[in-house]
Amino acid sequence: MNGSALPRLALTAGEPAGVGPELLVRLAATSLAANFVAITDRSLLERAAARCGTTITLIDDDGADTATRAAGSLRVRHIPLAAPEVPGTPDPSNAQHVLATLSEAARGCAEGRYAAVVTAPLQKSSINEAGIPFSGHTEFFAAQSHADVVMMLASPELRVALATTHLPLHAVSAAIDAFSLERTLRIVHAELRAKFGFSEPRIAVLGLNPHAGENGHIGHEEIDTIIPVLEKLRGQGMQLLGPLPADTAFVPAQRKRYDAVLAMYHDQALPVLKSEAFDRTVNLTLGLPFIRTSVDHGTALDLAGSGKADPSSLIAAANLALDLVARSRKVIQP
Ligand SMILES: NC(=O)C1=CN([C@@H]2O[C@H](COP(=O)(O)OP(=O)(O)OC[C@H]3O[C@@H](n4cnc5c(N)ncnc54)[C@H](O)[C@@H]3O)[C@@H](O)[C@H]2O)C=CC1
Ligand SMILES: NCC(=O)COP(=O)(O)O
Repeated sequence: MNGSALPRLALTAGEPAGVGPELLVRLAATSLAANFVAITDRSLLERAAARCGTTITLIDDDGADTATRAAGSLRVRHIPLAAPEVPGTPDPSNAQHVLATLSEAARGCAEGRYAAVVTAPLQKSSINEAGIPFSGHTEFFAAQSHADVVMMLASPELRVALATTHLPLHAVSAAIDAFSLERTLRIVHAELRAKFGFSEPRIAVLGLNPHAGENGHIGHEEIDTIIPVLEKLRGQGMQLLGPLPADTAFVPAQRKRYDAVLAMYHDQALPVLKSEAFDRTVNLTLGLPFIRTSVDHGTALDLAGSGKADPSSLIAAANLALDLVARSRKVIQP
């Protein structure tokens, strides 16, 4: 790629019956300086544009670089749907199509055909109903890349990483062992440096139990697992706070003390981010060999087909991907 070429960002549309295809059209309508390549069904995008009342120029992707992109134009790597979408009603027969778009995105990033991938939301249950074990993009890309990864959601004001992702609550405690917690903290620490520019990142680690276990009176995971890992890594120079009680970790006085939070499970901290910055929060996967960002929301089946879904989180995800691509290119320049 020459220096004036726009970064080629792969976009996946996610669930065909959700808001993803419409959000891709809205993203393409911006003047963001990226060579967007939508990996999806071409006719799905045409119908999504009609639902949004927008005109879009679709160009079959030939893999070429370009120095400019007109607002409203979008390259397409066509992967056909198995069945036409019915907005609001996911069809499990399209599950293989959705997974094929993710595979192409990961493969294309690995081969250098895309600089990053930005994903729109998919319906996990529809993939499961097709008989395919699947719990999320995060786990799928990790498996495809043979990488240890960490899910992070980030707004301009708050970054939250998760020690566990899509697990039933009853399985969370057993999933947090010393080995996995140390590995997670090392990934978060390294990626806060590499992706966010914190030379000495300060990470607040939440307890698992109410009041971070209240000295062992409300649970033992803090004493048995979390505190020993924090002590070990502090001994190696990491700046780690906690374990903090999750209910008070996000009050203003505490927020001045850290650059990111490590929560023990999905719903322990994501409601904080989603309630204060639903339109500005981006989901990203730390630890992958390529850059992957995503929306913070789901398929919004209640809005699908209306053309009214807010594209802000997808636009924020594309902007973050572009920032990370620029940062990675600076690092590898001689
Ligand atoms: N990255 C991904 O692929 C994600 C996928 N999901 C999937 O989405 C499905 C539905 O999840 P829900 O919990 O219902 O959350 P949701 O985010 O789809 O919807 C929650 C509420 O937020 C609204 N909303 C969501 N996105 C919006 C947007 N762009 N503009 C305006 N309003 C918006 C919806 O209309 C609804 O009222 C789940 O079954 C899950 O599989 C959920 C989160 C992330
Ligand atoms: N709440 C975030 C979420 O469920 C997204 O998961 P993933 O599909 O990005 O792994």
